[in-house]
Amino acid sequence: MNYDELNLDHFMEGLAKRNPGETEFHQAVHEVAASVIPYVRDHERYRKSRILERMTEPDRTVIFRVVWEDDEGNVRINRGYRVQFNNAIGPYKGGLRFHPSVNLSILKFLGFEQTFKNSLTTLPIGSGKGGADFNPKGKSDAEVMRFCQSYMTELWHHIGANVDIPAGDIGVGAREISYMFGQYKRLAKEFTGVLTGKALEFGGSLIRTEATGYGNAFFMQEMLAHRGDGIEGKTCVVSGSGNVAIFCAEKLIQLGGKVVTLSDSSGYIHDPDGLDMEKLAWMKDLKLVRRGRIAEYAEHFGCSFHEGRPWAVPCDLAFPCATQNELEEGDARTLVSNGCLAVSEGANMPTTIPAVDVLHQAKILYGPGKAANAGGVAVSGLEMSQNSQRLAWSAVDLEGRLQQIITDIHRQCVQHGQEGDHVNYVTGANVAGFIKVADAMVAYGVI
Ligand SMILES: NC(=O)C1=CN([C@@H]2O[C@H](COP(=O)(O)OP(=O)(O)OC[C@H]3O[C@@H](n4cnc5c(N)ncnc54)[C@H](O)[C@@H]3O)[C@@H](O)[C@H]2O)C=CC1
Ligand SMILES: O=C(O)CCC(=O)C(=O)O
Repeated sequence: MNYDELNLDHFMEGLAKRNPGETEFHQAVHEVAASVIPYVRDHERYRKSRILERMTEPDRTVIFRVVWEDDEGNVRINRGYRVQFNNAIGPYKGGLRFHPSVNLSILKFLGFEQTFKNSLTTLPIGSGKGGADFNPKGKSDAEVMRFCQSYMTELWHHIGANVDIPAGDIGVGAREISYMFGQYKRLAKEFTGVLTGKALEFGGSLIRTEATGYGNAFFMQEMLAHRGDGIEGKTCVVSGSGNVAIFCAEKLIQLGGKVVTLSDSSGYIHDPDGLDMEKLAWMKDLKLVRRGRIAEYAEHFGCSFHEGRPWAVPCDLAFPCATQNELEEGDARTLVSNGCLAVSEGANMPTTIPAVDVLHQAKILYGPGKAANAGGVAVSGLEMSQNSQRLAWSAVDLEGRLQQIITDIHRQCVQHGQEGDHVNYVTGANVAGFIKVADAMVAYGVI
Protein backbone atom coordinates (compact mmCIF):
# COMPACT_ATOMS: atom_id res chain seq x y z
CA MET A 1 0.00 0.00 0.00
CA ASN A 2 1.20 3.50 -0.84
CA TYR A 3 1.48 5.30 2.49
CA ASP A 4 -0.06 8.43 0.99
CA GLU A 5 -3.26 6.48 0.31
CA LEU A 6 -3.92 5.42 3.88
CA ASN A 7 -7.66 4.91 4.32
CA LEU A 8 -9.78 2.89 6.73
CA ASP A 9 -11.10 0.27 4.28
CA HIS A 10 -7.67 -0.50 2.79
CA PHE A 11 -6.12 -0.55 6.20
CA MET A 12 -8.70 -2.94 7.65
CA GLU A 13 -8.54 -5.19 4.58
CA GLY A 14 -4.78 -5.61 5.07
CA LEU A 15 -5.17 -6.18 8.80
CA ALA A 16 -7.88 -8.82 8.31
CA LYS A 17 -5.71 -10.62 5.73
CA ARG A 18 -2.73 -10.73 8.10
CA ASN A 19 -4.85 -11.78 11.10
CA PRO A 20 -7.56 -14.07 9.69
CA GLY A 21 -10.54 -14.90 11.90
CA GLU A 22 -9.43 -12.64 14.78
CA THR A 23 -12.73 -10.81 15.02
CA GLU A 24 -12.23 -9.16 18.43
CA PHE A 25 -8.82 -7.88 17.35
CA HIS A 26 -10.30 -6.51 14.10
CA GLN A 27 -13.04 -4.75 16.09
CA ALA A 28 -10.59 -3.09 18.50
CA VAL A 29 -8.31 -1.94 15.68
CA HIS A 30 -11.23 -0.69 13.58
CA GLU A 31 -12.43 1.55 16.39
CA VAL A 32 -8.96 3.06 16.87
CA ALA A 33 -8.09 3.31 13.17
CA ALA A 34 -11.35 5.12 12.38
CA SER A 35 -10.40 7.97 14.68
CA VAL A 36 -6.62 7.95 14.26
CA ILE A 37 -6.31 7.68 10.45
CA PRO A 38 -7.53 11.26 9.81
CA TYR A 39 -4.90 12.46 12.30
CA VAL A 40 -2.17 10.31 10.73
CA ARG A 41 -3.08 11.63 7.27
CA ASP A 42 -2.40 15.16 8.52
CA HIS A 43 1.03 14.26 9.94
CA GLU A 44 3.60 13.14 7.42
CA ARG A 45 6.07 11.80 10.01
CA TYR A 46 3.53 9.19 11.17
CA ARG A 47 2.35 8.40 7.64
CA LYS A 48 5.85 7.93 6.22
CA SER A 49 7.07 5.72 9.01
CA ARG A 50 3.86 3.62 8.82
CA ILE A 51 3.31 3.96 12.53
CA LEU A 52 -0.25 2.68 12.60
CA GLU A 53 0.70 -0.50 10.71
CA ARG A 54 3.58 -1.01 13.17
CA MET A 55 1.36 -0.36 16.19
CA THR A 56 -1.11 -3.06 15.13
CA GLU A 57 1.61 -5.74 15.04
CA PRO A 58 2.60 -7.05 18.50
CA ASP A 59 6.34 -6.98 19.29
CA ARG A 60 6.07 -10.71 19.97
CA THR A 61 3.67 -13.43 21.09
CA VAL A 62 4.53 -16.44 23.22
CA ILE A 63 2.21 -19.48 23.14
CA PHE A 64 2.89 -22.49 25.30
CA ARG A 65 1.53 -25.73 26.78
CA VAL A 66 0.47 -25.72 30.43
CA VAL A 67 0.22 -29.20 31.96
CA TRP A 68 -1.09 -29.80 35.47
CA GLU A 69 -2.75 -32.50 37.56
CA ASP A 70 -6.30 -32.23 38.94
CA ASP A 71 -7.36 -33.49 42.38
CA GLU A 72 -8.24 -36.92 40.95
CA GLY A 73 -4.76 -37.33 39.50
CA ASN A 74 -5.87 -36.73 35.88
CA VAL A 75 -3.38 -34.93 33.61
CA ARG A 76 -4.89 -31.69 32.24
CA ILE A 77 -3.59 -29.56 29.38
CA ASN A 78 -4.28 -25.89 28.68
CA ARG A 79 -2.83 -23.30 26.32
CA GLY A 80 -0.97 -20.34 27.80
CA TYR A 81 -0.18 -17.02 26.11
CA ARG A 82 1.62 -13.73 26.59
CA VAL A 83 1.26 -11.05 23.91
CA GLN A 84 4.00 -8.42 24.35
CA PHE A 85 2.39 -5.68 22.34
CA ASN A 86 4.43 -2.51 22.52
CA ASN A 87 7.27 -1.30 24.78
CA ALA A 88 7.93 2.08 23.14
CA ILE A 89 7.18 4.07 26.30
CA GLY A 90 7.94 1.53 29.03
CA PRO A 91 8.09 -2.19 29.89
CA TYR A 92 5.20 -4.38 28.73
CA LYS A 93 2.31 -4.10 31.19
CA GLY A 94 -1.14 -5.64 31.28
CA GLY A 95 -3.23 -8.32 32.89
CA LEU A 96 -3.59 -12.09 32.64
CA ARG A 97 -7.01 -13.60 31.90
CA PHE A 98 -7.95 -17.16 32.85
CA HIS A 99 -11.24 -18.01 31.12
CA PRO A 100 -12.31 -20.81 28.74
CA SER A 101 -12.97 -18.26 25.96
CA VAL A 102 -9.35 -17.03 25.90
CA ASN A 103 -7.73 -17.16 22.46
CA LEU A 104 -5.21 -15.15 20.47
CA SER A 105 -7.82 -12.76 19.04
CA ILE A 106 -9.09 -11.79 22.49
CA LEU A 107 -5.61 -11.30 23.91
CA LYS A 108 -4.48 -9.25 20.90
CA PHE A 109 -7.52 -6.97 21.20
CA LEU A 110 -6.80 -6.53 24.91
CA GLY A 111 -3.06 -5.94 24.35
CA PHE A 112 -3.77 -3.43 21.59
CA GLU A 113 -6.26 -1.49 23.75
CA GLN A 114 -3.71 -1.54 26.56
CA THR A 115 -1.23 0.40 24.38
CA PHE A 116 -3.51 3.45 24.27
CA LYS A 117 -4.79 3.05 27.83
CA ASN A 118 -1.32 2.86 29.35
CA SER A 119 -0.19 5.85 27.32
CA LEU A 120 -3.16 7.87 28.62
CA THR A 121 -2.23 7.17 32.27
CA THR A 122 0.79 9.54 31.81
CA LEU A 123 2.99 6.80 33.36
CA PRO A 124 5.95 5.11 31.57
CA ILE A 125 4.28 1.77 30.83
CA GLY A 126 4.11 -0.21 27.59
CA SER A 127 1.44 -2.78 26.78
CA GLY A 128 0.82 -6.51 26.93
CA LYS A 129 -1.82 -9.07 27.81
CA GLY A 130 -1.78 -12.78 28.49
CA GLY A 131 -3.63 -15.66 30.03
CA ALA A 132 -4.90 -19.13 29.35
CA ASP A 133 -8.05 -21.02 28.34
CA PHE A 134 -8.16 -22.36 31.91
CA ASN A 135 -11.43 -22.08 33.84
CA PRO A 136 -10.83 -21.45 37.56
CA LYS A 137 -14.61 -21.82 38.21
CA GLY A 138 -15.31 -24.96 40.25
CA LYS A 139 -11.61 -25.78 40.74
CA SER A 140 -10.18 -26.36 44.22
CA ASP A 141 -7.51 -24.01 45.60
CA ALA A 142 -4.96 -26.81 45.16
CA GLU A 143 -5.88 -27.20 41.47
CA VAL A 144 -5.66 -23.45 40.88
CA MET A 145 -2.26 -23.44 42.61
CA ARG A 146 -0.92 -26.28 40.46
CA PHE A 147 -2.17 -24.59 37.31
CA CYS A 148 -0.65 -21.21 38.28
CA GLN A 149 2.69 -22.80 39.12
CA SER A 150 2.80 -24.66 35.82
CA TYR A 151 1.79 -21.52 33.88
CA MET A 152 4.55 -19.50 35.57
CA THR A 153 7.14 -22.23 34.98
CA GLU A 154 7.10 -21.19 31.31
CA LEU A 155 6.11 -17.52 31.64
CA TRP A 156 8.97 -16.56 33.95
CA HIS A 157 11.46 -16.85 31.04
CA HIS A 158 9.69 -13.98 29.28
CA ILE A 159 8.94 -11.46 32.06
CA GLY A 160 10.86 -9.32 34.57
CA ALA A 161 10.46 -6.16 36.65
CA ASN A 162 11.97 -4.07 33.82
CA VAL A 163 10.76 -6.27 30.95
CA ASP A 164 7.12 -7.27 31.33
CA ILE A 165 4.97 -6.95 34.45
CA PRO A 166 1.70 -8.92 34.30
CA ALA A 167 -1.27 -8.40 36.66
CA GLY A 168 -4.85 -9.66 37.05
CA ASP A 169 -7.88 -9.63 34.75
CA ILE A 170 -10.93 -11.91 34.48
CA GLY A 171 -10.35 -15.05 36.57
CA VAL A 172 -7.04 -13.76 37.98
CA GLY A 173 -7.27 -12.09 41.39
CA ALA A 174 -5.17 -11.97 44.56
CA ARG A 175 -5.16 -15.77 44.97
CA GLU A 176 -3.79 -16.45 41.47
CA ILE A 177 -1.26 -13.57 41.62
CA SER A 178 0.06 -14.94 44.93
CA TYR A 179 0.57 -18.45 43.52
CA MET A 180 2.30 -17.04 40.43
CA PHE A 181 4.49 -14.62 42.39
CA GLY A 182 5.59 -17.45 44.72
CA GLN A 183 6.58 -19.60 41.75
CA TYR A 184 8.42 -16.74 39.99
CA LYS A 185 10.38 -15.99 43.15
CA ARG A 186 11.38 -19.63 43.45
CA LEU A 187 12.49 -19.95 39.82
CA ALA A 188 14.23 -16.59 39.41
CA LYS A 189 15.76 -16.51 42.89
CA GLU A 190 14.87 -12.85 43.19
CA PHE A 191 12.27 -10.73 44.95
CA THR A 192 11.22 -7.97 42.55
CA GLY A 193 7.99 -6.30 41.53
CA VAL A 194 7.47 -8.63 38.55
CA LEU A 195 3.70 -8.79 39.04
CA THR A 196 1.26 -6.17 40.30
CA GLY A 197 -1.90 -6.76 42.29
CA LYS A 198 0.21 -8.54 44.90
CA ALA A 199 -0.93 -8.91 48.51
CA LEU A 200 0.18 -6.13 50.87
CA GLU A 201 2.50 -8.49 52.77
CA PHE A 202 4.76 -8.95 49.77
CA GLY A 203 4.90 -5.68 47.87
CA GLY A 204 1.28 -5.03 46.90
CA SER A 205 -0.19 -1.55 46.85
CA LEU A 206 -3.12 -0.21 48.81
CA ILE A 207 -6.06 0.74 46.53
CA ARG A 208 -4.97 -1.57 43.65
CA THR A 209 -7.94 -3.91 44.27
CA GLU A 210 -10.35 -0.98 44.22
CA ALA A 211 -8.59 1.09 41.54
CA THR A 212 -10.30 0.02 38.31
CA GLY A 213 -13.82 0.33 39.70
CA TYR A 214 -13.12 3.52 41.64
CA GLY A 215 -11.42 5.01 38.59
CA ASN A 216 -14.44 4.21 36.45
CA ALA A 217 -16.74 6.05 38.88
CA PHE A 218 -14.29 8.99 38.92
CA PHE A 219 -14.27 9.08 35.10
CA MET A 220 -18.08 9.27 35.06
CA GLN A 221 -17.85 12.04 37.66
CA GLU A 222 -15.45 13.95 35.35
CA MET A 223 -17.70 13.57 32.30
CA LEU A 224 -20.75 14.76 34.23
CA ALA A 225 -18.87 17.64 35.90
CA HIS A 226 -17.77 18.83 32.45
CA ARG A 227 -21.50 19.28 31.75
CA GLY A 228 -22.18 20.87 35.15
CA ASP A 229 -23.79 17.71 36.56
CA GLY A 230 -22.87 15.03 39.15
CA ILE A 231 -23.51 11.46 40.38
CA GLU A 232 -25.52 12.37 43.50
CA GLY A 233 -29.08 11.01 43.29
CA LYS A 234 -28.56 9.24 39.93
CA THR A 235 -29.84 5.69 39.35
CA CYS A 236 -26.95 3.48 38.22
CA VAL A 237 -27.06 0.17 36.37
CA VAL A 238 -23.84 -1.84 36.75
CA SER A 239 -23.10 -5.17 35.02
CA GLY A 240 -20.69 -7.78 36.38
CA SER A 241 -19.99 -8.65 39.99
CA GLY A 242 -16.24 -9.19 39.89
CA ASN A 243 -13.44 -6.96 41.02
CA VAL A 244 -14.27 -4.05 38.70
CA ALA A 245 -18.07 -4.05 39.12
CA ILE A 246 -18.04 -4.36 42.91
CA PHE A 247 -15.63 -1.49 43.51
CA CYS A 248 -17.29 0.66 40.86
CA ALA A 249 -20.56 0.14 42.79
CA GLU A 250 -18.81 0.95 46.07
CA LYS A 251 -17.51 4.31 44.87
CA LEU A 252 -20.84 5.18 43.20
CA ILE A 253 -22.64 4.57 46.52
CA GLN A 254 -20.05 6.74 48.32
CA LEU A 255 -20.66 9.49 45.76
CA GLY A 256 -24.43 9.39 46.35
CA GLY A 257 -25.46 7.20 43.40
CA LYS A 258 -28.19 4.55 43.67
CA VAL A 259 -26.86 1.22 42.32
CA VAL A 260 -29.81 -1.01 41.41
CA THR A 261 -28.20 -3.92 39.51
CA LEU A 262 -25.18 -6.25 39.41
CA SER A 263 -24.84 -9.35 37.23
CA ASP A 264 -22.89 -12.49 36.44
CA SER A 265 -22.92 -14.88 33.49
CA SER A 266 -26.21 -16.43 34.74
CA GLY A 267 -28.20 -13.15 34.92
CA TYR A 268 -28.70 -9.99 37.02
CA ILE A 269 -30.27 -8.90 40.29
CA HIS A 270 -32.55 -5.85 40.35
CA ASP A 271 -32.74 -4.17 43.74
CA PRO A 272 -34.95 -1.06 43.23
CA ASP A 273 -34.09 0.27 46.73
CA GLY A 274 -30.42 0.32 45.76
CA LEU A 275 -27.45 -1.43 47.37
CA ASP A 276 -26.04 0.10 50.55
CA MET A 277 -22.65 -0.66 52.12
CA GLU A 278 -24.09 -3.54 54.14
CA LYS A 279 -25.64 -5.23 51.10
CA LEU A 280 -22.45 -4.62 49.13
CA ALA A 281 -20.36 -6.26 51.89
CA TRP A 282 -22.64 -9.31 51.59
CA MET A 283 -22.18 -9.28 47.80
CA LYS A 284 -18.37 -9.03 48.18
CA ASP A 285 -18.39 -12.11 50.39
CA LEU A 286 -20.67 -13.96 47.93
CA LYS A 287 -18.72 -13.14 44.76
CA LEU A 288 -15.14 -12.50 45.85
CA VAL A 289 -14.82 -15.03 48.70
CA ARG A 290 -17.50 -17.76 48.42
CA ARG A 291 -17.59 -17.52 44.59
CA GLY A 292 -21.37 -18.22 44.57
CA ARG A 293 -24.10 -17.38 42.00
CA ILE A 294 -25.67 -13.91 42.03
CA ALA A 295 -29.24 -15.26 42.40
CA GLU A 296 -28.36 -15.95 46.06
CA TYR A 297 -28.37 -12.17 46.65
CA ALA A 298 -31.94 -11.91 45.34
CA GLU A 299 -33.07 -14.76 47.63
CA HIS A 300 -31.30 -13.25 50.65
CA PHE A 301 -32.51 -9.65 50.22
CA GLY A 302 -35.91 -10.39 48.66
CA CYS A 303 -35.40 -8.63 45.34
CA SER A 304 -35.70 -10.01 41.79
CA PHE A 305 -33.30 -12.09 39.70
CA HIS A 306 -33.54 -12.14 35.88
CA GLU A 307 -31.71 -14.02 33.17
CA GLY A 308 -29.79 -11.94 30.61
CA ARG A 309 -28.22 -8.50 30.95
CA PRO A 310 -29.41 -5.50 32.96
CA TRP A 311 -29.66 -2.83 30.24
CA ALA A 312 -33.48 -2.68 30.15
CA VAL A 313 -33.62 -1.52 33.77
CA PRO A 314 -34.32 2.26 33.57
CA CYS A 315 -31.29 4.27 34.69
CA ASP A 316 -29.50 7.62 34.46
CA LEU A 317 -26.02 6.10 34.27
CA ALA A 318 -24.78 2.75 32.91
CA PHE A 319 -21.53 0.96 33.77
CA PRO A 320 -20.70 -2.18 31.75
CA CYS A 321 -18.12 -3.91 33.96
CA ALA A 322 -18.26 -7.62 32.98
CA THR A 323 -16.78 -8.51 29.58
CA GLN A 324 -16.38 -7.63 25.88
CA ASN A 325 -19.43 -7.06 23.63
CA GLU A 326 -21.95 -7.28 26.47
CA LEU A 327 -23.80 -4.11 25.36
CA GLU A 328 -25.21 -4.45 21.85
CA GLU A 329 -27.07 -2.13 19.47
CA GLY A 330 -30.54 -3.05 20.80
CA ASP A 331 -29.35 -2.52 24.39
CA ALA A 332 -27.99 0.92 23.46
CA ARG A 333 -31.36 1.86 21.91
CA THR A 334 -33.11 0.74 25.10
CA LEU A 335 -30.75 2.84 27.24
CA VAL A 336 -31.40 5.88 25.03
CA SER A 337 -35.17 5.46 25.07
CA ASN A 338 -35.10 5.08 28.87
CA GLY A 339 -33.38 8.47 29.18
CA CYS A 340 -29.89 7.27 30.14
CA LEU A 341 -27.45 10.21 30.27
CA ALA A 342 -24.07 8.50 30.21
CA VAL A 343 -22.17 5.22 29.83
CA SER A 344 -18.74 4.62 31.36
CA GLU A 345 -16.92 1.35 30.62
CA GLY A 346 -15.28 -0.60 33.44
CA ALA A 347 -14.79 -3.61 31.16
CA ASN A 348 -12.61 -3.67 28.03
CA MET A 349 -14.61 -3.13 24.81
CA PRO A 350 -17.98 -4.06 26.36
CA THR A 351 -19.92 -1.99 23.80
CA THR A 352 -20.15 -3.16 20.19
CA ILE A 353 -19.36 -0.67 17.39
CA PRO A 354 -23.04 -0.33 16.27
CA ALA A 355 -24.02 0.29 19.91
CA VAL A 356 -21.37 3.01 20.24
CA ASP A 357 -22.80 4.63 17.10
CA VAL A 358 -26.27 4.69 18.70
CA LEU A 359 -24.87 6.36 21.86
CA HIS A 360 -22.96 8.93 19.79
CA GLN A 361 -25.98 9.76 17.63
CA ALA A 362 -28.03 10.34 20.78
CA LYS A 363 -25.19 12.54 22.15
CA ILE A 364 -25.05 10.45 25.30
CA LEU A 365 -21.79 10.83 27.22
CA TYR A 366 -19.75 7.72 26.39
CA GLY A 367 -16.45 6.97 28.16
CA PRO A 368 -14.57 4.13 26.37
CA GLY A 369 -12.77 1.57 28.54
CA LYS A 370 -9.27 2.61 27.54
CA ALA A 371 -9.93 5.95 29.28
CA ALA A 372 -12.58 5.04 31.86
CA ASN A 373 -10.99 1.86 33.27
CA ALA A 374 -7.35 3.02 33.16
CA GLY A 375 -7.34 3.54 36.94
CA GLY A 376 -6.43 -0.13 37.49
CA VAL A 377 -3.29 -0.18 35.43
CA ALA A 378 -2.42 3.32 36.69
CA VAL A 379 -2.31 2.09 40.29
CA SER A 380 -0.36 -0.94 39.04
CA GLY A 381 2.15 1.61 37.71
CA LEU A 382 2.19 3.19 41.16
CA GLU A 383 2.76 -0.27 42.69
CA MET A 384 5.82 -0.60 40.43
CA SER A 385 7.11 2.78 41.66
CA GLN A 386 6.63 1.75 45.30
CA ASN A 387 8.42 -1.58 44.65
CA SER A 388 11.37 0.24 43.05
CA GLN A 389 11.61 2.57 46.03
CA ARG A 390 10.97 -0.29 48.50
CA LEU A 391 8.33 1.92 50.12
CA ALA A 392 4.56 1.72 50.63
CA TRP A 393 2.41 4.82 50.17
CA SER A 394 -0.75 5.53 52.16
CA ALA A 395 -4.28 4.84 50.88
CA VAL A 396 -5.15 8.55 51.03
CA ASP A 397 -2.07 9.46 48.99
CA LEU A 398 -2.79 6.72 46.41
CA GLU A 399 -6.48 7.56 46.02
CA GLY A 400 -5.50 11.21 45.49
CA ARG A 401 -3.00 10.18 42.80
CA LEU A 402 -5.60 7.93 41.16
CA GLN A 403 -8.10 10.79 41.06
CA GLN A 404 -5.47 13.13 39.59
CA ILE A 405 -4.60 10.59 36.87
CA ILE A 406 -8.27 10.19 35.92
CA THR A 407 -8.65 13.98 35.78
CA ASP A 408 -5.60 14.12 33.46
CA ILE A 409 -7.02 11.39 31.23
CA HIS A 410 -10.32 13.26 30.99
CA ARG A 411 -8.47 16.48 30.12
CA GLN A 412 -6.57 14.71 27.29
CA CYS A 413 -9.85 13.29 25.93
CA VAL A 414 -11.42 16.75 25.88
CA GLN A 415 -8.32 18.27 24.25
CA HIS A 416 -8.39 15.81 21.34
CA GLY A 417 -12.09 14.94 21.22
CA GLN A 418 -13.98 18.23 21.27
CA GLU A 419 -16.49 18.30 18.38
CA GLY A 420 -18.58 21.48 18.53
CA ASP A 421 -20.39 21.46 21.86
CA HIS A 422 -19.88 17.70 22.35
CA VAL A 423 -16.84 15.68 23.44
CA ASN A 424 -16.19 12.53 21.42
CA TYR A 425 -14.32 10.57 24.09
CA VAL A 426 -13.47 7.78 21.62
CA THR A 427 -11.59 10.13 19.31
CA GLY A 428 -10.09 11.96 22.28
CA ALA A 429 -8.76 8.80 23.97
CA ASN A 430 -7.50 7.22 20.75
CA VAL A 431 -5.66 10.28 19.43
CA ALA A 432 -4.20 11.30 22.81
CA GLY A 433 -3.06 7.73 23.52
CA PHE A 434 -1.62 7.38 20.03
CA ILE A 435 0.53 10.54 19.99
CA LYS A 436 2.86 9.62 22.87
CA VAL A 437 3.54 6.07 21.63
CA ALA A 438 3.85 7.17 18.00
CA ASP A 439 6.33 9.95 18.85
CA ALA A 440 8.51 7.48 20.77
CA MET A 441 8.42 5.01 17.86
CA VAL A 442 9.35 7.70 15.34
CA ALA A 443 12.24 8.79 17.57
CA TYR A 444 13.66 5.23 17.62
CA GLY A 445 13.87 5.13 13.80
CA VAL A 446 13.02 2.07 11.75
CA ILE A 447 12.94 -0.75 14.30
N1 LIG B 1 -9.11 -6.24 37.01
C1 LIG B 1 -8.69 -5.10 36.51
O1 LIG B 1 -7.91 -4.37 37.12
C2 LIG B 1 -9.18 -4.64 35.18
C3 LIG B 1 -10.18 -5.29 34.51
N2 LIG B 1 -10.68 -4.77 33.36
C4 LIG B 1 -11.77 -5.41 32.64
O2 LIG B 1 -12.93 -5.44 33.47
C5 LIG B 1 -13.75 -6.57 33.12
C6 LIG B 1 -14.04 -7.37 34.38
O3 LIG B 1 -12.80 -7.84 34.94
P1 LIG B 1 -12.65 -8.23 36.48
O4 LIG B 1 -13.73 -7.61 37.27
O5 LIG B 1 -11.25 -7.99 36.84
O6 LIG B 1 -12.84 -9.79 36.39
P2 LIG B 1 -13.49 -10.78 37.46
O7 LIG B 1 -13.06 -12.13 37.09
O8 LIG B 1 -13.26 -10.29 38.84
O9 LIG B 1 -15.04 -10.59 37.15
C7 LIG B 1 -15.55 -10.80 35.87
C8 LIG B 1 -17.04 -10.56 35.91
O10 LIG B 1 -17.55 -10.66 34.61
C9 LIG B 1 -18.57 -11.66 34.56
N3 LIG B 1 -18.43 -12.34 33.29
C10 LIG B 1 -17.34 -12.95 32.78
N4 LIG B 1 -17.62 -13.49 31.58
C11 LIG B 1 -18.90 -13.18 31.34
C12 LIG B 1 -19.78 -13.43 30.27
N5 LIG B 1 -19.36 -14.13 29.19
N6 LIG B 1 -21.04 -12.94 30.34
C13 LIG B 1 -21.46 -12.23 31.43
N7 LIG B 1 -20.67 -11.96 32.48
C14 LIG B 1 -19.42 -12.43 32.43
C15 LIG B 1 -18.29 -12.57 35.75
O11 LIG B 1 -19.45 -13.21 36.19
C16 LIG B 1 -17.77 -11.55 36.77
O12 LIG B 1 -18.83 -10.89 37.39
C17 LIG B 1 -12.98 -7.30 32.03
O13 LIG B 1 -13.41 -6.82 30.77
C18 LIG B 1 -11.53 -6.87 32.25
O14 LIG B 1 -10.75 -6.96 31.09
C19 LIG B 1 -10.23 -3.57 32.87
C20 LIG B 1 -9.24 -2.89 33.49
C21 LIG B 1 -8.56 -3.43 34.65
O1 LIG C 1 -2.82 -3.63 36.17
C1 LIG C 1 -2.45 -4.11 35.11
O2 LIG C 1 -1.29 -4.18 34.74
C2 LIG C 1 -3.44 -4.72 34.17
C3 LIG C 1 -4.72 -4.01 34.02
C4 LIG C 1 -5.43 -4.56 32.83
O3 LIG C 1 -5.27 -5.69 32.46
C5 LIG C 1 -6.31 -3.68 32.07
O4 LIG C 1 -6.18 -2.47 32.22
O5 LIG C 1 -7.11 -4.19 31.27
